[in-house]
Amino acid sequence: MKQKGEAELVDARKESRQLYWMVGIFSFFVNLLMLTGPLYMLNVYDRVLSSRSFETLIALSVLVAFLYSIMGILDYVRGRVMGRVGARFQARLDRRVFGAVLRATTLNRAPREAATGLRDLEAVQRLITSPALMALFDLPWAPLFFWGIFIFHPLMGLLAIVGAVILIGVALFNQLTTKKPLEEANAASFASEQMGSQIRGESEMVHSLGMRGAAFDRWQIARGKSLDATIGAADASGTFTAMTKSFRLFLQSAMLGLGAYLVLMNELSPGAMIAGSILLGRGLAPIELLVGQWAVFQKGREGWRRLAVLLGTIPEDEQRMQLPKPKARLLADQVTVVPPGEKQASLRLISFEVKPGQAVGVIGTSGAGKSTLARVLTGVWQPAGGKIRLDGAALDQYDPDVLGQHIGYLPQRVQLFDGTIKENIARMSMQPDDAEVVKAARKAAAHEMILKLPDGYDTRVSANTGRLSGGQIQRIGLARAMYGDPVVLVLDEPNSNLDNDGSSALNQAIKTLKSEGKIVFIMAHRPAAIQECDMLLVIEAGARRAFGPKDEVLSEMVKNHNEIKRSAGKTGGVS
Ligand SMILES: Nc1ncnc2c1ncn2[C@@H]1O[C@H](COP(=O)(O)OP(=O)(O)OP(=O)(O)O)[C@@H](O)[C@H]1O
Repeated sequence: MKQKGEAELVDARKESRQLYWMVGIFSFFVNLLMLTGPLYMLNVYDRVLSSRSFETLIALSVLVAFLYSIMGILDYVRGRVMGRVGARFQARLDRRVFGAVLRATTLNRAPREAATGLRDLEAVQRLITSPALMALFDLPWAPLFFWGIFIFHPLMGLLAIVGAVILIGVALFNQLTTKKPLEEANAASFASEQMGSQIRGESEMVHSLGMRGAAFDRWQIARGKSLDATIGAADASGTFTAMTKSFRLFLQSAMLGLGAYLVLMNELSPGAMIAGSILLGRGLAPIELLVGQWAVFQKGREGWRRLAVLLGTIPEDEQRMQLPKPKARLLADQVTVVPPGEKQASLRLISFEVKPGQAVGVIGTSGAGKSTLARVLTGVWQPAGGKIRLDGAALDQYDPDVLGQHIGYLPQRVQLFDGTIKENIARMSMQPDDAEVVKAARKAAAHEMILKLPDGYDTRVSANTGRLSGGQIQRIGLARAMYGDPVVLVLDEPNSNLDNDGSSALNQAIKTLKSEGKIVFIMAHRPAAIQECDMLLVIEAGARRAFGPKDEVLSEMVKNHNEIKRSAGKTGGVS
């Protein structure tokens, strides 16, 4: 699984292969030009000072200024290129990861990694653009600097190698000891952010139920945990950063000391003494940078691993064949549904057939499985067993976006998106069809109501707070369900927020849909909602109790009810 996901990530990375090569070549020249400083020192000490030649000093200084500016330009360009490589990687995978995160919410066995998918992608993007990755490009050139030191004197070379080995050892130890605290800090900060956004989203309820104190307390505990974990991780990696830095400075001084000793022993020139110390600094810089940037590195690596699991577990949507617009014929065949993350089925072996122009009322007590049926009829949840067929084809044979056009859905809790009413009815399409929007609103008996709003169809609404009443939201939700002329409509408690006018408008809408040969499902508690239904499906504890023409089913239920009452009376049961 993970390998498949990893292969997808590697493919995305490969798209920028040429740019990586370019940065590699630039890095070679940048590192070569880094020799400018030590060579300048060498010449100033050993030539200029001994010959007291101003001309040489000026010529050398001009040359150095030129070389440094070239180095600066190359360094700047490679930074910009990596910025774009990171952005390209993210842009290439954004849609895919978002799709997988969304799919995961409807799957029974979704991976834990789905919760942080987009955050993980950002962490990888940040790593690609960070100085830490640039340090990796510089690392292969470190031997060049060490080789330079060896040329000056083998003893100095040995000191440089020993120092580098110790620093690499510290870096590895850093990785081992900070991995867990950094992971914990990331998880804790994610949890506290999630809690904060949930409280913000439900701010009205938090205010009205006097939950502010309790919500703040809980949030603060989560925040405190996150802070503790972050401080722990920062302490751990900070210790290594400080250790590496002071050790590197000490090494540079030790190199100077050794150089001075060799000068005194007449085995080295003063210029080589200074140049050796600078070369050492250059050679060790990438290792020091890697240790300092370890948190970014760790987050990026962890993000990569988690993304590989997510993408490996949730494969890309297959291209499905374009089926013609289906006729309104719907068949449920032995359908069993297990909600996401649950073990127990909430619908078991449900079968029924609905013909064009029929409206089906679905009734049952709370928790019987009505909303579950709505979700499986719209393809939101996949059946764990059995099939739902629309015009002969199982729902999973349709592309999910295309299926959404054929089956309109009004969920129990209508959620609008930030945007205008027109955009919401047009299901946030980038090219809303005005005529279709009005048509859908008229069918949902929402047109007049929308026109009365300050900006009509262009009135802005928002996801969390808004100027619309519950009934208005429900009617806009109904219009959204009807947008694009779907052949099946699934309405989950459509009149829960409607007044009498709204209810009769809804019944009128159902009548029109039936006359157009559409199928309508109405999950309902209130009798007014099933007034226009011809068929009735009764669900009890997830099983089909009855299905048939409404009047027959109702009279059967009344008969059963009376019998139960009678037998209870005979046995002296509770009346
Ligand atoms: N998202 C979910 N995750 C886990 N279990 C769920 C989920 N949605 C529903 N269930 C479970 O499925 C069963 C049926 O719930 P469902 O919402 O379908 O009932 P309902 O008939 O629509 O009830 P109500 O009339 O109260 O809306 C319940 O036991 C519920 O716990």
